[in-house]
Amino acid sequence: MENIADVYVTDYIPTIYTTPCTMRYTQNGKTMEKGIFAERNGVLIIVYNKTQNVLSLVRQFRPSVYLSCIPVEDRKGKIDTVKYPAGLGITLEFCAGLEDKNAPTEQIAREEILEECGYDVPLTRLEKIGTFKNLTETTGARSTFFYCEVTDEMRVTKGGGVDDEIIEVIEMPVEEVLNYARNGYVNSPVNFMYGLYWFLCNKYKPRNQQL
Ligand SMILES: Nc1ncnc2c1ncn2[C@@H]1O[C@H](COP(=O)(O)OP(=O)(O)O[C@H]2O[C@H](CO)[C@@H](O)[C@H](O)[C@H]2O)[C@@H](O)[C@H]1O
Repeated sequence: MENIADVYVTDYIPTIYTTPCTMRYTQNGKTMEKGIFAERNGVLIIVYNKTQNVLSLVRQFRPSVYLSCIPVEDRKGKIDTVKYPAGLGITLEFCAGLEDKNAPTEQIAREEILEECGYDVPLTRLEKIGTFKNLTETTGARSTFFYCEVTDEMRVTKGGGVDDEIIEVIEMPVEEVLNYARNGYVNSPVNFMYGLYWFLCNKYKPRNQQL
């Protein structure tokens, strides 16, 4: 995963995943102009293996996180991957995916758990937490959060994603996740912190009562 090479940043090339545009409007008679980077909606699942007392997390290289670590003056031409190693862009996240098919969010969540974490779970195991907005200024897309408790018996593959995805599954003891999250600098999205604290407040029963 750390083997990143030949990195270049180009002008935006349209994809099916992101749509940049500008919205112009008047509010209280004042003309406004705002840049929007429309994204697809998605799902996020907090996967807790109660047999092992671990959270099933995914580690992956995120280009946008990597780019944010590189000063603008160093973004021209080939990026110096010695000066800016891949680790800067490797995040720890909950299992998540885009709503890329016309199916109920529960079904999409179930498939993401199987593809990324390797657990085959019945739909009845999925507990819907709620639907929230991602970044409100730039994307406005929504994420639907689920909680899913799994056991060792439900594991059918190693996980790690499908097609060209490079994803590492990390099954981390809850106390370790909490220590990671308590660092001042956490290479995880805000939705990770929300999911973790939702889990601690609503589901987790510490075995030694010492969180
Ligand atoms: N901008 C992009 N450009 C090119 N290819 C792209 C792309 N975004 C996704 N893809 C590709 O689409 C495929 C499927 O992605 P996934 O559904 O697994 O979503 P991902 O885990 O990236 O999280 C996604 O969905 C979750 C849940 O909404 C969000 O939290 C997270 O930010 C979001 O990336 C992958 O092969 C991925 O590389």
